[in-house]
Amino acid sequence: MTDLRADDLRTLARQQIPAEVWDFIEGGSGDELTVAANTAAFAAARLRPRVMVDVSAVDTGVTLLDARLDTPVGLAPTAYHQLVHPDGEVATAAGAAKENALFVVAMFASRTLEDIAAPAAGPLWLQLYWLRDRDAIARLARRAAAAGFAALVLAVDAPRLGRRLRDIRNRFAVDGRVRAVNLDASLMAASHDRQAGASALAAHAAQTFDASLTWADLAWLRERSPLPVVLKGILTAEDAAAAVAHGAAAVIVSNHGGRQLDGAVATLDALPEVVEAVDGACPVLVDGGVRSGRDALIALALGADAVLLGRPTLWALATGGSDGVADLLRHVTDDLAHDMALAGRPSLRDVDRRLIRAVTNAR
Ligand SMILES: Cc1cc2nc3c(=O)[nH]c(=O)nc-3n(C[C@H](O)[C@H](O)[C@H](O)COP(=O)(O)O)c2cc1C
Ligand SMILES: CCCCC(=O)C(=O)O
Repeated sequence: MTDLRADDLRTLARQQIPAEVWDFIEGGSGDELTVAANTAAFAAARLRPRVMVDVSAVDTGVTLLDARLDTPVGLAPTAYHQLVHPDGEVATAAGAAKENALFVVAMFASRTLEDIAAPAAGPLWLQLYWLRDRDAIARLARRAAAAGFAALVLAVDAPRLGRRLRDIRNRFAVDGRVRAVNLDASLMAASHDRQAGASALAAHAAQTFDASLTWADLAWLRERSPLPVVLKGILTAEDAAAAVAHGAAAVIVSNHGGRQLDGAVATLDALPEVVEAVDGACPVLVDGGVRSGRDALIALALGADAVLLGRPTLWALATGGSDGVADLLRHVTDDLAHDMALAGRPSLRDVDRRLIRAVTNAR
């Protein structure tokens, strides 16, 4: 298992995941232009390795919101892990803990926050959507702090759901045996209802997501929880500067894996302007199309403090449970360390923009 690359996991996972669940995971919105752009941006970057540097010891350790991690590679929030493995997020958390890696748990996790936190030695953050039912958010924010989560991650790119044509064509609804158990069943009912709309998830989001979210609302969340608030879904310098001004503890450069605005900029292409605007005021993370240690190295060179894996997490969980998740994290981290050595960068402090030959924004 250890030597499997993310692409190999994808091939294996595809063989065992039911077709409509596969489409839900794999798909993006619209023409899936942004899904393709995310990986293409990494593939286009070229590196400037240095030589005659002592790389006999390579260190991938990083500190993020006061937590010491062994790797800058973590797991992005993805909903409903029980769709691909009976133990769901409990297995994912155990895998991440084994590698002392960050796991961002989704608001629509299929296991309770308390069960997920139990085996985890690694830090957990909790992702939230801005629901009209503000009490539900406040309750989750309180429970997360009590369960030992270290941060809240507000997804700010989902006033409504992107138009995911695969789900619409499949009339996708979440299997009723898999539930977002951290929220009231009544709030989640439409997600399981094949009559709710062509995509039950889109119908559910239309009912429950609050599209009126603005910067002024952040204070409400910050007052309700002692946890730092991270914003996920930032793609521009303007919003990065606003995030810092409104007290974001970190920002995650993300286009939601190409599942929200189709045609949105590739995350790697958005990263430099966000890093420049944040100017060291808080950590910058990035997700979207990260599949290898090389991808991680490129993002770190362009100023990211950490990278998150979305779809690969589900491939690994589906094919290998908690060991699969740990193997994925170890593999990508080993690959990163290998490339750091060959690039003459023994620690993440040495990984900077000079490592990248040229970044073109037009593609
Ligand atoms: C199946 C699936 C479910 C997702 N669910 C959520 C979610 O519940 N909340 C969220 O903020 N992002 C969600 N995302 C987006 C991921 O957090 C992340 O931004 C994206 O997957 C990264 O791109 P990658 O899949 O290319 O690695 C989901 C993505 C996928 C593929
Ligand atoms: C209601 C959406 C559930 C998670 C998801 O599919 C996503 O955020 O992309």
